[in-house]
Amino acid sequence: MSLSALTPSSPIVLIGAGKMGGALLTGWLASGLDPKAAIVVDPNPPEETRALLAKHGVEHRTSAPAGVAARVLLLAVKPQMMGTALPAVRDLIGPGTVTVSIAAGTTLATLEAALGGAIVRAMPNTPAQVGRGMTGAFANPAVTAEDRELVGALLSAVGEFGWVGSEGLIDTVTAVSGSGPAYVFLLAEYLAKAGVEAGFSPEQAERFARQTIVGAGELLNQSPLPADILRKNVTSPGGTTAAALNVLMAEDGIEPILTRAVAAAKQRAQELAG
Ligand SMILES: NC(=O)C1=CN([C@@H]2O[C@H](COP(=O)(O)OP(=O)(O)OC[C@H]3O[C@@H](n4cnc5c(N)ncnc54)[C@H](O)[C@@H]3O)[C@@H](O)[C@H]2O)C=CC1
Ligand SMILES: O=C(O)[C@@H]1CCC=N1
Repeated sequence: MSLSALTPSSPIVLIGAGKMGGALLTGWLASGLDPKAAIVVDPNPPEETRALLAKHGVEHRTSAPAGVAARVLLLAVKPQMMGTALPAVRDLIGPGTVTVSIAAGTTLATLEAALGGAIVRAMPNTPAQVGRGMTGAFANPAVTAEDRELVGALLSAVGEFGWVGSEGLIDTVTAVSGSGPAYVFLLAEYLAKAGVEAGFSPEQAERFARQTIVGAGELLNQSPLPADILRKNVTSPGGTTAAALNVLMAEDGIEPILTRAVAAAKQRAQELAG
């Protein structure tokens, strides 16, 4: 099923059009969503979203419109805002609505208690803004095969997408790929800082570090080889990379730190679930 299943009388209603909601809407419009088949509800969207809405003529409301039954209701507000957002969107749900929540930690049980019906929990990430996202999702039993296809088409519009086999794995998706871009950006920041320590100007360091991350990511993307082989291909025996990797791969190196970081993110996702 393609996005053409969404029409002005059977629309997608996006609740919250900030960083992630705005990125998703950008992807849907680029993938051929009829702008008249979308309604955006956000009391205070950022400037980028306002410009996107104006450019495509997408209907914008500051609160949920009356008399609309959404085909897809996509919740993209902060988990802390769910308590106020959920009762306000209940009337948008009709017999054919599938609700999709991308909020970290808000459980299917919470969503089912507030809204009922067919519900998907999904977790995208910010590279969705450039069509290179990674999204995982899990559906409750009320979600039909048609719903799955439509939700898959929506979430694939901003990058890679896959269903996971249990709701608990959504917290793992959150910890690995949802928050993961921040880990990579931190690496870029620290590589640049280390470059300054090693003699670069701040501008040079930023340029060389950024392009190294971009280039390594693109090589990983284009190469059929796994990451460990690509790493070994950089590493001459007894050479400079080996000297650096001896530090990074030491007992107190990057692996235990990353393992702790992912566990902390997963624990926080579980705490947000209450
Ligand atoms: N930023 C990220 O990397 C990711 C975020 N998420 C999830 O996406 C959700 C949104 O996060 P961001 O886009 O980063 O936040 P954001 O703060 O950029 O956007 C949230 C938007 O919701 C609007 N809003 C607040 N209350 C509302 C209400 N009652 N009705 C309608 N709109 C309302 C705000 O005006 C704002 O524009 C969160 O639940 C987060 O867990 C999921 C994956 C990645
Ligand atoms: O930091 C957060 O809670 C959200 C979820 C994944 C990325 N950002």
